[in-house]
Amino acid sequence: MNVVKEKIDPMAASVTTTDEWQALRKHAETMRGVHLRELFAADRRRGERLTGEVADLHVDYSKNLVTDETLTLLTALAERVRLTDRIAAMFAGEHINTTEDRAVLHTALRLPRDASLTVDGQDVVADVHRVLDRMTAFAERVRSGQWRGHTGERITTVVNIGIGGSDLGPVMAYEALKAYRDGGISCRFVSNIDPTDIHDKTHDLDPATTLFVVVSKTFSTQETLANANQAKTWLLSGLDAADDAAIARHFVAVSTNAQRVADFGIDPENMFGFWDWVGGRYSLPSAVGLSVLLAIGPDRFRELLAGYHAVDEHFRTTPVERNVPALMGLLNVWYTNFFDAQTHAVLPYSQYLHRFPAYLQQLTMESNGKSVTLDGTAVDHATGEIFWGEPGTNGQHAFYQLIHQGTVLIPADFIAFSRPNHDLGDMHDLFMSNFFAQTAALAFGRTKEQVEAEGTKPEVVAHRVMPGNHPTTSIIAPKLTPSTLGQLIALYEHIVFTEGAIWDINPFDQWGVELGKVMANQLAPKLTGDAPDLSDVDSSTAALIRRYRAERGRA
Ligand SMILES: O=P(O)(O)OC[C@H]1O[C@](O)(CO)[C@@H](O)[C@@H]1O
Repeated sequence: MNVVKEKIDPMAASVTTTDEWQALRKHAETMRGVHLRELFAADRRRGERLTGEVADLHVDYSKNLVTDETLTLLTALAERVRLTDRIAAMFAGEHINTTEDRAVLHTALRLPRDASLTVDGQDVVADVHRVLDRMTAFAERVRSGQWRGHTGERITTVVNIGIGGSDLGPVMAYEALKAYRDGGISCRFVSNIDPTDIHDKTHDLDPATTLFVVVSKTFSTQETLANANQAKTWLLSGLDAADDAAIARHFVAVSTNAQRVADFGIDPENMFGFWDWVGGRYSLPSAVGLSVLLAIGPDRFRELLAGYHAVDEHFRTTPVERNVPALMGLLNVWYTNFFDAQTHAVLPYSQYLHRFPAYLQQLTMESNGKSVTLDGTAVDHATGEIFWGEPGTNGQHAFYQLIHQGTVLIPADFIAFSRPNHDLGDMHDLFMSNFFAQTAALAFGRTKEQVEAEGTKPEVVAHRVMPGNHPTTSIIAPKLTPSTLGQLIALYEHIVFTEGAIWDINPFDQWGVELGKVMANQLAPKLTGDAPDLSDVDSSTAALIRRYRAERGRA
């Protein structure tokens, strides 16, 4: 028997056939008629009781459609799928990414130097810290001005070229930690193969003071290689240089593939490595975070890693009934599988977190957008929700109407910080009053009687009734810092893990993105060549290509 498989995939039949799932189904029927108003009226301490603490994060679950019984039943489901064993298998470096036969060890990226972990015969902690030390030394040289460009000028702008996990993590963290930037380095991020992206991000830069960080786990991604080639042309023509020495001063790479980096023309000396056990969407705490480290400095970057680690330890060691990421993951399962919720909103009350929902979209949807279980059987239950969101208060003036009065159930996470990064009079208090008001309005709404008592015209009463009973989870941290950012990211990583464990799917592969990449490569020559053969292309796509070619003046 395969021990790893047995440990992480103990389900003989679908999870939906277990007594625990059936008990939840039955319980959900009784919960459908219950309103949050009643739950709060019946338990005056609910708002203090149904809460959790993880590192610096205070998490309030009380405005969810749950009772103590719900949480007990969800915890029993987690035990049935042996969530704790699956967590242990991940942290130990077992090959839980079964379809790629790989360990899943992003948690090792934030282990302290004195920890120990040997995986597949390799001292992982030593490897991680060797790369971190190289990143630190490099960043210190760039930030101090010791590292100069080809013409002897100081680097002032870093352009990160990458896509997916090689972009979303760095750009999200750079934006989130803007208040911690020092050392005179600003960053830009190029991801899209749409040429407007690299044009827009470079046209006003001076090549002499620009450093490109090309980030690609595989170093074979079409978008990243096209952008990096374009950057090379831009740099060499801007510097009026033609030699590799100019490339060596203005290009560094982050990758797991040294050979491809060398083939591209970047000196492997200027490459920062990571490992196949780090998934792209989990890679920010690896060398993929280099541009963030350049902007905020090594000490702040290590604070980010320590924040992640604090939540990792909580997830690894805390029993499910007090394990915050596990409980949040179970709540998501509750809504997805027993209330048919299809989406989940993440609403940060922090302008600096404006890219956090986009980051979470890859983390959650590339991980749990799966429809077969670990053994390849089609699932008979819903999996990954659509994650989406925008910072408050902007979202309030756009889509909150639908959450308040629409017909679909949208569980939402509200994230806020007690202390602002910039204290400007009473603005933060005004801002936070919206955070507190929205979750209360969503939970309790406004009854017909209340609306009538306000003297509302009878014909408008129905329009102004607020049904309430919309579930939210509030997450409050003292302040947005590198550490609390790391904590938040790890929290969501482990929520994703928990959901994947219940659904018995593999959150660590992403085969679904491959077909489109292959087809783009097949179609590319048909856009440019002379009179291409379109007979092997479906009629819709062929007609669209003909139209495109005509508009580009091609026969
Ligand atoms: O870092 P790479 O290898 O360029 O890949 C970029 C992204 O592409 C994907 O493979 C999906 O297309 C992501 O999982 C990954 O983060």
